[in-house]
Amino acid sequence: MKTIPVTCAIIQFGSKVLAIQRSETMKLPLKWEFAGGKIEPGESEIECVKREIFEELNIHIEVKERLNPVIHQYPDFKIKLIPFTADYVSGELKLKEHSDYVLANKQELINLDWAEADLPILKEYLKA
Ligand SMILES: Nc1nc2c([nH]c(=O)n2[C@@H]2O[C@H](COP(=O)(O)OP(=O)(O)OP(=O)(O)O)[C@@H](O)[C@H]2O)c(=O)[nH]1
Repeated sequence: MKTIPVTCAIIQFGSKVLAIQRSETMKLPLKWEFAGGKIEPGESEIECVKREIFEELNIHIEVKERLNPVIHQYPDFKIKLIPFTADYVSGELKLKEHSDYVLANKQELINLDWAEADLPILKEYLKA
């Protein structure tokens, strides 16, 4: 099965982190994730993550650090999820596709119902 490359951003708003919830009609309905999406042909990872964040959230970010990618097999597709830490820079946050968001501290992040591929990423981020 083809592995789909996907970037995502752990966006820091001061001491809080943005998590977003997938809508009922998306794949992995109502799961929480970090904003991001599929890499388009010819696009770099960083170009992708910045573009997706603007498209999904209407905000600009500064990308900081690349964390370890996670390869995860869901029942019907397989992704390589490439995470970056980032800082919020500008823009009014507006959800374009997702159903909800939280700006959460570490304990609140742990308690969300995450997409499975995000769990190792969350663990690595919280260890730092
Ligand atoms: N953006 C993002 N996608 C994630 C994360 N974790 C995770 O498993 N995914 C999965 O990676 C896939 C690609 O993301 P996407 O945001 O471009 O997907 P999409 O909803 O447009 O997909 P679709 O329109 O093909 O259903 C989705 O199926 C999504 O479920 C994450 O933290 N961020």
